[in-house]
Amino acid sequence: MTDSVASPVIVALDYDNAEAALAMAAQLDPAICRVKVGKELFTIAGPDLVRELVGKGFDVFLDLKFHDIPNTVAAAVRAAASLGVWMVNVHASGGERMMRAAAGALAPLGAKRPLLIGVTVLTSTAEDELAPVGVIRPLKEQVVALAQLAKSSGLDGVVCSAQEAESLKQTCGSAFSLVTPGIRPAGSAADDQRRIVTPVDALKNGSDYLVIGRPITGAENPAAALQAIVEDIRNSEV
Ligand SMILES: O=C(O)c1cc(=O)[nH]c(=O)n1[C@@H]1O[C@H](COP(=O)(O)O)[C@@H](O)[C@H]1O
Repeated sequence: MTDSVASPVIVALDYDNAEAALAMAAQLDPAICRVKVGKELFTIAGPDLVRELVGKGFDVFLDLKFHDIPNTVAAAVRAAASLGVWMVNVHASGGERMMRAAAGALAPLGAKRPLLIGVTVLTSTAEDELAPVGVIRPLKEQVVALAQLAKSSGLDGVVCSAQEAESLKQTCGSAFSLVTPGIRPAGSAADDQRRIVTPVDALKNGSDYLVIGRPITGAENPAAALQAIVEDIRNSEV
């Protein structure tokens, strides 16, 4: 984790219009959290909104999970980088050539390049959902295999569940970033997530960044919900 933001929390701005996303961002402090723009918000609000959030001082994770032919993904991550985002992701299941092409497209940017992260197995996926899509390995093995492939293809880290973070830190090393959605404070609804972990347990397991959407954005007081999570983390001294 870099020191520029005083917590590992990335707030998912999952909204269907720019105004709602900006209203939420106005309640958040870029000194204590980062923000994520995903498919819904980007589709409706586009690059202007991303630039606006960057302009407000936020580290922005552009979560478009690119998965296409190598040439297209390389061009897409280059376009993402031109928006000034801090992190961008691709699906690791797109394979080695695709991931190498993406890493190669960002390399000329040097230290200014965004972190390039590979999605392993979505946190909404349960073990019994893999076989129907042709994956016959146990889920945990699939996550490790895709993480190792992402690492050897030149990526900076992966998206995984914090349930897999401990074994990934062992196999991929401490410098390989683990970005973990499916974070749920104790007592929160799981919603469509299947592999959930509390914020403090996720950090104990080795997560570097915690992606949190509805438990913060759906709270009556989102700033207070964020603050409570940040305090919990501080008090646990992980
Ligand atoms: O890449 C992601 O951010 C992502 C990967 C994954 O495996 N699971 C996952 O939930 N996400 C995203 O993380 C966010 C989680 O939101 P909440 O479930 O509301 O906390 C959503 O914006 C998802 O699109």
